This record gives sequence, structure tokens and C-alpha cells, in this order.
Amino acid sequence: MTREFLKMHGLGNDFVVIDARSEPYRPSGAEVRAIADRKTGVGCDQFIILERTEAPGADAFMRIHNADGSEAAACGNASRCVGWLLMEESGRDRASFQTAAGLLHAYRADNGRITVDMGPPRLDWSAIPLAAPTDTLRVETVEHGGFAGPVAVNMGNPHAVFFVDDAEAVPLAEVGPVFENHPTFPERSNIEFAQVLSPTAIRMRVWERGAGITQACGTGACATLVAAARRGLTGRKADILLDGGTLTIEWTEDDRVLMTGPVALAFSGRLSAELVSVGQGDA
Ligand SMILES: N[C@H](CCC[C@H](N)C(=O)O)C(=O)O
Repeated sequence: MTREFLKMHGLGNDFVVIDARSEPYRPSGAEVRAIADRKTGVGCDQFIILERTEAPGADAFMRIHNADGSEAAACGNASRCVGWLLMEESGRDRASFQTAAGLLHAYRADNGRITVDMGPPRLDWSAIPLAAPTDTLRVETVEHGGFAGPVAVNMGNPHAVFFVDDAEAVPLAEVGPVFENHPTFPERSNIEFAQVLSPTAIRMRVWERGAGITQACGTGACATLVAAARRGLTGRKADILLDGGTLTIEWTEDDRVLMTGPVALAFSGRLSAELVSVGQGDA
């Protein structure tokens, strides 16, 4: 049984998207890793599956698999891509879909961009989650290689945001995995390094949980803005300058984080039976 897929991305953070609403598909971790492999598979940062849902007001359930086979409850860039797909399908300018982190609402913004209301940030240590009661404004137990005391934010998934003087100088491939797997994060964490350029602009680079360095991270951009505003480094709205381009993030007065940015559909294709059969039944 082969399956059609769409190859999409948000600022270079790329996805294989499967519509499994009519034919359920629950790949094993091994299948996800095989599909995500950039040499022997299709290649992607996350593998996204649209599932049928009975959730009121939702057009689909969006399941998110990282390239390492782990599952995540939130993915900002993929949320814009799925929102766009559902709007194209319905002909409407709005779409809502369920995720493990809750019901998300997407709508068309200017210049072909899409806005997703990513909901409220979760700021309590137990919601990140962290391993022990901690002030999430500066997590002192997390330090390595001259970097210490990140801000912890949950956007449906865990983030640790370090503020630095020069984001380009961070040895991301070296320190990223150390922080991703730090014992303070019982569910691991996405890791951001942010350089505040002005009260309305932040340069940010990211090491993603389960995917490594990516060109952009939507939930990471949301976490970065929330962290900067909490520290008084910016206002509640700023442009986040990522390797792949810019996202505009706003943390509204009624505690919603709005993420606006582009969506791209690169190509469609078919997963071969060999690729889908990899690791059938494996963990
Ligand atoms: N690596 C993330 C999921 C993808 C997030 C990112 N691609 C985004 O756009 O938010 C995690 O394990 O929580």
C-alpha cells in the first residue's frame, strides 16, 4: 500500500504531510525515521499526518512526528501549512484543527501569509515540564559551555531560550544536544539562542528536540518572544529573524500567542511500499 504525500515547509522547516483522514495510518518510529531520512527517504524535519477527528469545530487532527521518530504535541510551522491546506480545501479564509496540545485556529493574513493562534504560553515549571520547582524566568540548573540560565516556556512543547550577545557565534551543533537532553528537562527540550536587535526584532537560531538544527521553528519563535517580553527585552510583538526567514509573533493582552508567516508547497509524491514497510511493528 503506497501513500501520496505533500512536501511542504515554513521558512525551510520542512515536512512530509500525509492525509490519512480516509485511510488511517499510524507509522512506527522506524517508519518515521526511514521517511524522514534525507539520504534514503524523502527527507524532512517533521512527518505530519492529518487524521479524522470528532472534535467539535475541528476539520482534522494534526499528528506530529519528529525526524527521530518521537511524537510532539505542537509544531508552529506545520500548523501554518496544515491551516493553509484546510483553507484551500474548504475555500474558507479560516480553519481549525486539533492537536495534542489543543484546538488551533488558522486564518489568512497579508501577502499570502498565514496566522495561527498558538494559544497561551505555559510558564509554570511543572507545565514546561522541568524536573523540580524552578523559576522559569531563569533556570539556573541549566548551564554548559558558557551558556546558563535560559527562560523556559511551553507552547504545547518545551522550549529553553538563552539570550546571547551574538547568536551567530553559538556552537549550536555542539551545545544543542547537550541542552536538549539535559536532566532538568524530563521530556527533553527545544533549544533557542536569541540576540535582541531592537524592541521589535530578535535574531534566533534553534536546535530542535528530535530534529536538530532546523531553518526555523514556529513554536520556538513564539517561546522566544514570550521569553524576551517576560525579561523586559522587547514589547509583546516582534519579528523573529530565523535562518530561513522572518516570523512575526504577538503575545496579546488576552494571553494568546499569534504567529504569522509564509507557507510553501514544494511538490507531491508517493511513498514506496518498501519505504512504508520499513520497521513494521518496530517501536
Ligand atoms: N521539535 C519540536 C516539534 C516541531 C516544532 C517546530 N518545527 C515548530 O515549527 O514549532 C518538538 O519536539 O517539540
